[in-house]
Amino acid sequence: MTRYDRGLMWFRRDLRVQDNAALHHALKHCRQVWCVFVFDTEILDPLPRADRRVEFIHASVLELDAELRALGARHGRERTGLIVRHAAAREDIPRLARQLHVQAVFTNHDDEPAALARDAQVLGALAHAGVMLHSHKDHVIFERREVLTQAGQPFGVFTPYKNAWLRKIEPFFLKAYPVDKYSTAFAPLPEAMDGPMPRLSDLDFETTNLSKLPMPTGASGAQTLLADFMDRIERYDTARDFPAIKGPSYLSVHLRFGTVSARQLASLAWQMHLQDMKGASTWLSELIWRDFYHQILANFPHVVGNAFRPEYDKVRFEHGKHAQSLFTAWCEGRTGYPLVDAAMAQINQTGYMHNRLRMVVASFLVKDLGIDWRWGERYFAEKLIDFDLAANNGGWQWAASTGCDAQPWFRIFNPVTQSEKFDPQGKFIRRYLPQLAGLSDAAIHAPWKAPELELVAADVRLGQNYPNPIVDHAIARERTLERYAVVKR
Ligand SMILES: Cc1cc2nc3c(=O)[nH]c(=O)nc-3n(C[C@H](O)[C@H](O)[C@H](O)COP(=O)(O)OP(=O)(O)OC[C@H]3O[C@@H](n4cnc5c(N)ncnc54)[C@H](O)[C@@H]3O)c2cc1C
Repeated sequence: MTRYDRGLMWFRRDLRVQDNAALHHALKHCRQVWCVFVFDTEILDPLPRADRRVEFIHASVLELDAELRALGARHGRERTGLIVRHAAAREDIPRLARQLHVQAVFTNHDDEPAALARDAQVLGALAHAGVMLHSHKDHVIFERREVLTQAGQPFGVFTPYKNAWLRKIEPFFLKAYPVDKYSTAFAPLPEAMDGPMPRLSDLDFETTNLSKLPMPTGASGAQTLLADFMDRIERYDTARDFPAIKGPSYLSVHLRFGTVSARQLASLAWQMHLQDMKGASTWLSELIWRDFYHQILANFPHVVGNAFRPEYDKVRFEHGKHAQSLFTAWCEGRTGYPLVDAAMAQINQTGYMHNRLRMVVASFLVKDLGIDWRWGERYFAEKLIDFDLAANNGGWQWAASTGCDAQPWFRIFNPVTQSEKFDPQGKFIRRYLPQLAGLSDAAIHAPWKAPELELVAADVRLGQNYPNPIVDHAIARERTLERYAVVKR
């Protein structure tokens, strides 16, 4: 790569200093480097004013700034740090590049369609000013067309993709990008840009309950969660499906915003996988799912808004007022199926939902209520703190059987059996639905089947302090089989 006198590092979904591909390249190839993060008004303006993600990003950007200052100071550089802007990035990055007289802007790939469109505009504006844009792979281990079938096509099914991924992986792809040793290239902030970071209220956002949740922010938060998970990873394969226990890593939000390096995680998991640690192998598989869905989005962008397999767009979902009221009951956790309602309470109260429950509630919405998977996808996109277009779309299409999966569409989750199997003592249900706490372990999964005496003793009044089921699963199942039968014709 050419060497430049002045460069600009543009942080987006990579809010960390260590092992950051673009930052490494910027520092290595420029004599002086400034760093910027833009609170992008085009992304932020449509959001509700209280949004846990914005608060998470805000706290993480604050930590990033402190880390950049500390790193500069350790290398004898004064007033290094982050330039923080609140503007439309599309216009602001070329403007800032001109103000700083840089010859190149460095950033990491973002393959979401809106981000690609923004980056194409930035590239054009920078080129017009004679400034280069260098973009790097950072967010995943393998991206775009890096893992292909023998016929040279992108994979559409997970297991062969995973096998090819495992055949291709080697230490080279997991090596960290060093940053410290190039840190003398950090440039001092221009005085006019060295002010305090905007507060959340300056961005017109309110605080949420984020600080009360066990979801530490920033790169330090990610390392805290990782250290905790490393003590449990051995048991991941057996613990991961039970929402009442601490089974998974809870690192998804950090992967989403890049406060942790995907390479660091995959490298740890891969080394343990090579030593035959079952928990680590299962966890590595999950990280490979993440790469898989990212390459699906990159290679098949029609999945945004459409079924991955177009024949499934023939399926007609419920519509009109009744559909709306079923959907609202699902969103608000009022379906009468305790595991579904407890899961919806979890997402509404915390912005997180356990993976098993994401599958259960998604299947319930589509296959029990007959609602279009895109409605559920949109709701998750609003609520999930780890919302990621590729993983969310992939998860919803998997649950709706419209996606890239070998699962036949007639396999329909039974919400009561799922509850009995994965929350056998009803611990998770009791945590989120205290009004059902008095029911026995046997009755809590389907209160409408409980003996009247037990309901009275537990003070559960169906239709009053807890709803009756809004659908009969057996009838709904038959309707779904009919609904999906159009695909066969
Ligand atoms: C309907 C539905 C919607 C989903 N929406 C999202 C989303 O918006 N954002 C998101 O990150 N994940 C999503 N997932 C995948 C998964 O549920 C979450 O990644 C996981 O629950 C996050 O918890 P964790 O970090 O403790 O996961 P762990 O079990 O510790 O897994 C480690 C990491 O692997 C990745 N991962 C795990 N499972 C999957 C998967 N099935 N697909 C892709 N990546 C995976 C995540 O980055 C996760 O952090 C969705 C799944 C479904 C069924």
